[in-house]
Amino acid sequence: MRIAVPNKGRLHDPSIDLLERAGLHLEGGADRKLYADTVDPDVTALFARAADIPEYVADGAAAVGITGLDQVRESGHDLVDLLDLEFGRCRLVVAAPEDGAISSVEALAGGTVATEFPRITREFFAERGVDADVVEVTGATELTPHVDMADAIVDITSTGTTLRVNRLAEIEEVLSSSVRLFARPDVVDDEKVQQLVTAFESVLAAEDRRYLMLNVAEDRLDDVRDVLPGMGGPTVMDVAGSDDVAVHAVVEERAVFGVINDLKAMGASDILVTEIERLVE
Ligand SMILES: Nc1ncnc2c1ncn2[C@@H]1O[C@H](COP(=O)(O)OP(=O)(O)OP(=O)(O)O)[C@@H](O)[C@H]1O
Ligand SMILES: O=P(O)(O)OC[C@H]1O[C@H](OP(=O)(O)OP(=O)(O)O)[C@H](O)[C@@H]1O
Ligand SMILES: [Mg+2]
Repeated sequence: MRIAVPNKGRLHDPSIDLLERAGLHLEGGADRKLYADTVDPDVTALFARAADIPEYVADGAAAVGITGLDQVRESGHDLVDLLDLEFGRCRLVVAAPEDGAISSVEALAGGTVATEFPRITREFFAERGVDADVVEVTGATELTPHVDMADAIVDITSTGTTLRVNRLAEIEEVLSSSVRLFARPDVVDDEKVQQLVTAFESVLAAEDRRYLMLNVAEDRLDDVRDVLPGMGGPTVMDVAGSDDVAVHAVVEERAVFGVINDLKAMGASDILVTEIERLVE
């Protein structure tokens, strides 16, 4: 199975990182290559531009791909969104000059909109019944309203800095995007594809959990269980030559601070918190 992965730009490093953490180590690294074998003889990574990845998958060059939902939508291909990989979060928005006449989508009727996403933009305006002219650019979209090329833009925003610096105000959101694992409909049920989904899910599940270990007097075990609901309850083991028991549990990361305070109050000792690499539920 071939998996298409962004070859450069902001999505490259996190994509490689995810593959590695999922156990799909790339043989010989990913630098400046067109493809790389992985430790799994049945999985090869193929490197392409984020915007081209939906095309590679649709054409059959790869079975699955990693890229932004915005790119998948813009491609127009019928691809299945298998998993939200939870990075590359951004929004596609309609924006116009802060002090200009345009403050609604409807006000763009008869106007011009510049964008790197012509398909999504045309569909958006058609759905709203607003007849606007869509002009395709390949970068520096934020400049176009200031040089009379367009009345508004449809572009990516995340922190909002670029819009602000270019004195543009958001009018409406068109699409909320993040990076996804997606596939051609005909391969969705393939065993290898499902194994990949499980592997990625295990990395994502581990990210916001911690593994907690502690010793506590056996007669406080019920109290400890109350603060450690965990997954199917904690694992409890005898500690040789002691009245204490050792307790291991998986805890939500955001609960760790409070849980440790509760455990200390119950006389728990040797509390150890570690990261989890993968968690297959
Ligand atoms: N500011 C941002 N914050 C979060 N995600 C973003 C941002 N800009 C773009 N993205 C996501 O990253 C994807 C790739 O962005 P883009 O095509 O601009 O590539 P790049 O990483 O900037 O590299 P290059 O433009 O040099 O090819 C976008 O389709 C979008 O999903
Ligand atoms: O809301 P912000 O945090 O400012 O992010 C938005 C900017 O990020 C992207 O550009 P990028 O940095 O990828 O540069 P590029 O235009 O060269 O691709 C996007 O095209 C916006 O311009
Ligand atoms: Mg970019």
